[in-house]
Amino acid sequence: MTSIRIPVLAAADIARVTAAVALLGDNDTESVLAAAVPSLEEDDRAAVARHATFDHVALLIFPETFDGLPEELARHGVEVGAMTPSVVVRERLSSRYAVPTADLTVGILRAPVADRSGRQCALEIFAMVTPPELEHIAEDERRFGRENHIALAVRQPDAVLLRGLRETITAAMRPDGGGYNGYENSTVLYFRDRQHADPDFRRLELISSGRFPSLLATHQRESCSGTELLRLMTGAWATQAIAAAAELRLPDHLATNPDLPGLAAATGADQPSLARLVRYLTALGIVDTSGARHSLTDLGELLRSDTAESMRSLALMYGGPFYRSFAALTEAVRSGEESYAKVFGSHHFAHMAADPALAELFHQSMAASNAVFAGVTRGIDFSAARTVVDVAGGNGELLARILLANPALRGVLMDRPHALAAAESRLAEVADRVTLVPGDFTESVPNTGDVYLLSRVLHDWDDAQCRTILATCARNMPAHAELLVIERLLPESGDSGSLAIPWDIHMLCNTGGRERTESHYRALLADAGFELLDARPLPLDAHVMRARRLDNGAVGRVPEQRDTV
Ligand SMILES: C[S@@+](CC[C@H](N)C(=O)[O-])C[C@H]1O[C@@H](n2cnc3c(N)ncnc32)[C@H](O)[C@@H]1O
Repeated sequence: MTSIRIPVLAAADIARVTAAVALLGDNDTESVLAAAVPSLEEDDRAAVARHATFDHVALLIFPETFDGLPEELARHGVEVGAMTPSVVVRERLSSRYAVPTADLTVGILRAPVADRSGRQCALEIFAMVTPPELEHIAEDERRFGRENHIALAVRQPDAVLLRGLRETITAAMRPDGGGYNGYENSTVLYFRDRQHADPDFRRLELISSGRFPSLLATHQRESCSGTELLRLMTGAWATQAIAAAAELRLPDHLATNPDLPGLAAATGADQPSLARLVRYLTALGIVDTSGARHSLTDLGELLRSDTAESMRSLALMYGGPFYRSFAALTEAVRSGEESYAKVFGSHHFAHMAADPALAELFHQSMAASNAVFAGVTRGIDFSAARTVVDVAGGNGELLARILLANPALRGVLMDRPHALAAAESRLAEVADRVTLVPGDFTESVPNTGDVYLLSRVLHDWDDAQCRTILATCARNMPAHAELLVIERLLPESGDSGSLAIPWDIHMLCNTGGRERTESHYRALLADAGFELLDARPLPLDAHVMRARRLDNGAVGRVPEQRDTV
């Protein structure tokens, strides 16, 4: 008597298994990386390939029972080994469909399949026993293929290597969960690129033998988009915690008051509340806490008021006036006009001119980015120049540094009258070589320089105002003189890490100006009759752009420059 065989697998799943076998045979490590993370630099892809190898293609199928499943797969040319229980996929399905893990039976089967180079890889089949009441899971998962992935196995995993691989891949794909499978003693990290055009390469798995709990915890945390968004949405809390620490002079007092009672007395703060602030500052990496003792980290040191590199004034500006103008960002985006004027009643510079204490804080805060200036004095050779004119030079920090580094050089600092008052003390050391000139750069600039500086000025203004400032410079500069423009440059494309991107929004809110790309500056300079010669990198993502007048026939006295700063 012949029995009728009832297939354990739906035709749809058999077709998916066959497609997965074909995908395996069409690929190897290089092609998987090229397809899954095409945006990674070639060097980074090669580095990943040195440590991880194409291991398997995985899919989730939905048999009614495990009985007869290996035989059924064998009939379609897929010879699987023994089944091990799934931990990670089972838990993911449980939380995705709100079904208790106890009600889910998920196993892992592996079948050897050669990749396109003939190297043995595996087809990894997650099988979930699917009674009729769980059929909705099968339908949904077949449709969206959420558990499909392509996997790389890390050859000799250790925590440091794994951290590096994870960092590299997250530059191109988002973390997408993972877990530890105690049955197999393996850790898996998933990555996802939801927008990837090819569904076969939307998910990548990094599988390592061994257990890496802290790395896995980080990966899991970052996998939760909600957590990531919360962190971003509350960024202003960090701004305020740092500003509060600066206002309370907590970084100054910590040096002599490492414990809370002493610190509360010195800062005049409520001790339990201060304890909470200190805990947050510790989490932010500003304070180091060991038992009952607190000290400053390297970051925290920068918030002291008594150091040459102090950034305290910046903390007060970002947590004070700039914080208030940023609160009206929506309005600035709607109107295209800076919110600072709306919040404070007048433009940034007019407001500063009417409030000497605020102007002083602002000029101190500009000087807090001194690392940029150190790059200018280190990288630019002023030896062929006799006079440097710093147009809108603020409190004179840059000019002072240039004159101290070049004892034969003379300087002219030109700015609005209220700014010159603040500059006098900073320039005291070089007073015999400096002339302070009050003025308005839309009307005139001194005409006696060999080198002109426009440092962090153009980004305060819109294109029309920049053309006016540059035209005033071009009109007044001697033909041989060189113009140095110091600004952050927006990336011409991509590179979301550039500081110029957030600072562009800062300029939108606070001055009505903007950050620009190098080609944008090149065009503005050309409109005013300048040729951009080059742009050299400075610290803190800034650049110094060298320009000369287009009508300059003899460049004889333009100072030569050292190589990159
Ligand atoms: C962002 S600060 C830059 C200061 C300095 N160059 C630096 O890099 O630290 C801009 C400067 O432009 C000056 N400024 C604004 N309007 C001006 C004008 N019409 N003429 C001359 N200077 C002006 C301000 O007083 C301020 O010192």
